[in-house]
Amino acid sequence: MLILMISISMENKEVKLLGFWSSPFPVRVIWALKLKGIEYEYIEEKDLRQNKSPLLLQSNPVHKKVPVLIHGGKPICESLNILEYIDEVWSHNRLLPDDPYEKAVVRFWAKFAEEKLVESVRIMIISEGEELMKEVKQLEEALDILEKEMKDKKKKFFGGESIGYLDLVLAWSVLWLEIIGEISCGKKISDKHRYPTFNRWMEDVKNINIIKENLPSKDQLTVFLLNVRNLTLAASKANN
Ligand SMILES: N[C@@H](CCC(=O)N[C@@H](CS)C(=O)NCC(=O)O)C(=O)O
Repeated sequence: MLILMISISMENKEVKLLGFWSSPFPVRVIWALKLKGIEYEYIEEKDLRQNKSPLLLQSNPVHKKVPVLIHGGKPICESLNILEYIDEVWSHNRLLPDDPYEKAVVRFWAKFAEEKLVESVRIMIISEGEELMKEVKQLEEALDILEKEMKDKKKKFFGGESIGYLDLVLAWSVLWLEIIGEISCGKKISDKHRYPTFNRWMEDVKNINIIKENLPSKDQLTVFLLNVRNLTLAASKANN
């Protein structure tokens, strides 16, 4: 009884989310909050490069990055950690499995996707030549592994028959992967013939209203990322 009362009062506390429109990390949290129907206030960082807000610096003093979820005045950092927190506090429409083994498997794949896909894509945006080709190769090999895993699972979504934690962790790929492939090496990374299951999954994910309605515009994001790329490459050439 007491536990139920504590969890109900937690659910009702004020929720704020610090984000930045072009980042693939806060959007995971937006998707989770919307899938669970949680009311929140979104606070956009104005200048993430040169002038971070006092609220961000004070809420995430270690990494100084978005997203930060502020729940009842308490900050929670790191998007994957935030997704798990949301799933524990608002336990309806579960994102993670309850079974400890299943949960460990889901966390394994989330870590794999962060280490192999996100890291390669981060480097691809700001590299060219041999360094770029090396990352593209690593990314494609990681996608081969994901393709096989998704195919073997034979489920509509990565987490099961309905959208879950792993889908939210990976769903940035439906927009950012395509754009970053195009602006860095002029090709679509997620080739339909090499990754048929992954492509079908991307289509299913894109068809979910909460996902598609909360993605940034492809044109705006392309201009933004191209600008980041050009500025970073020009600065590194000037330093050499
Ligand atoms: N691992 C973090 C990554 C967050 C992240 O890299 N956020 C970027 C936006 S794309 C940021 O705030 N960058 C500011 C900085 O690096 O100073 C997460 O999953 O939340």
